[in-house]
Amino acid sequence: MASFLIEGGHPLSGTITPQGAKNEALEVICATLLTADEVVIRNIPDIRDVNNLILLLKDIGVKVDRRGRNEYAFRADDLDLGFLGSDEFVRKCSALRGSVLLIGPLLARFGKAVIATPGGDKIGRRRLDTHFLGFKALGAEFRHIEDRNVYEIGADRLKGCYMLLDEASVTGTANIIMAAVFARGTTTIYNAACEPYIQQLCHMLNRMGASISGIASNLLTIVGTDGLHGTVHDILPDMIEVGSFIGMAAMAGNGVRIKDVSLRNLGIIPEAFRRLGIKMGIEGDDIVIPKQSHYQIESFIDGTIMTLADAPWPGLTPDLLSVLIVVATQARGSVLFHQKMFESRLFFVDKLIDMGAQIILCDPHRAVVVGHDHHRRLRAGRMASPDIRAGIALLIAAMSACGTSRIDNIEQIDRGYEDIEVRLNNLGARIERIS
Ligand SMILES: CC(=O)N[C@H]1[C@@H](OP(=O)(O)OP(=O)(O)OC[C@H]2O[C@@H](n3ccc(=O)[nH]c3=O)[C@H](O)[C@@H]2O)O[C@H](CO)[C@@H](O)[C@@H]1O
Ligand SMILES: C=C(OP(=O)(O)O)C(=O)O
Repeated sequence: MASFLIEGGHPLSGTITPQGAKNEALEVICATLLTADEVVIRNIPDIRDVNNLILLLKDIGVKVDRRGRNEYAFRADDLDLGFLGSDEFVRKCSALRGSVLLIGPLLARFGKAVIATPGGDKIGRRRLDTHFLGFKALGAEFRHIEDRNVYEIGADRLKGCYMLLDEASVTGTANIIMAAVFARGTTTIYNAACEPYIQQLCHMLNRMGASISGIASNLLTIVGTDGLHGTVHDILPDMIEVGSFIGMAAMAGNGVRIKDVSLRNLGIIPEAFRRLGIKMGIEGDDIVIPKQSHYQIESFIDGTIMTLADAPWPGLTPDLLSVLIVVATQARGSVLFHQKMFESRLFFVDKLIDMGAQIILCDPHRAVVVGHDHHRRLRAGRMASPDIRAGIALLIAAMSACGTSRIDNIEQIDRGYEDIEVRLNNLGARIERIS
């Protein structure tokens, strides 16, 4: 288990460029299974979760050619589907959430897939009902194999239909879209998730010959086709990394430029930070965050304490609440955070409380932060990273704190942030990786 030692109090300044989006990468890499042609994907982040998924594709027989640090060519023309029956497959799936995204394309192209319990952040129950219901609606059948604790799923040829999803699940929607591209007839998905990750997947599939309309809305129409061909796809900047950098610059920055953020795909993320009082400038497609001596949390128009809550896109992504909480600890004013989607994502605030933050954890879903207005700095601490986003939030807290902190279990951070200590040290941070 590796750790970071962080000497707090060194202001960050300069320019940082976000990596490609993790969650989009997981989807579009799995979509390469839908054709025997070559698919080139650029701007793939060099992070643990994505690298593990690429290894999994190689195990299934996909030819993978790395053409640069962040560019790969994939060719799924001769697969070993027998690997899906191995214990090794089940073990590897349990290492990352993205493994669940193999099911849709395998089912669509080969008529069978195996569902092993996926990994990912331990942030509360993470059910797969939406995926199951979608595949079932398309005509797939499930068989539970008790001794291996997997489901085998099969279908001769999926059949398009209308479906109303029980919730706007991100990976669920991606999976159903990938299954539906080869279904007979037309599939209509209502209450579809519409994050930029999903939009990008749909654009890529259309370039490969699919017919998907309604992109960016929660009503998607997919007209089935018999085959798809190769394409070249560019992954968007990671909006969660952009948000993390805004938080970092606000807490520990002395003038930071976040370059090429793809502003129009950030939705209300910048606004959420503005509501905490963070001032930022927009220059072209860059976000510039000046030093924030004081920042004032807004109230609602009727004067009541503001709530920041997560919601399906275009609402505020749950993946940034942890960072927003850290930023609020030094604001002027109070704010209630309501994490509606996940049950165990707020428990890390205990560590911020140990560092001197004023936070009341009301219940597993809600926390009130009373900002210090920079009258009191957080103090260094020793902590372990419970999940990827709590990990980056604690790293931000440690960079702004007085003294040297230690964060253990940084493999969690490595799941989603490329070379994070190198990039932050280039801005003036003092972070050392120890193993
Ligand atoms: C690999 C990947 O892409 N992971 C992302 C994906 O996970 P993932 O696709 O696994 O998450 P889902 O969208 O399925 O659901 C996330 C959680 O929110 C709940 N839920 C979802 C929709 C809804 O309308 N109401 C509701 O309460 C679900 O029950 C679940 O507990 O989306 C999550 C929600 O944005 C993000 O945190 C993850 O980073
Ligand atoms: C929850 C996350 O990831 P995953 O779904 O891969 O666990 C995340 O990226 O914040």
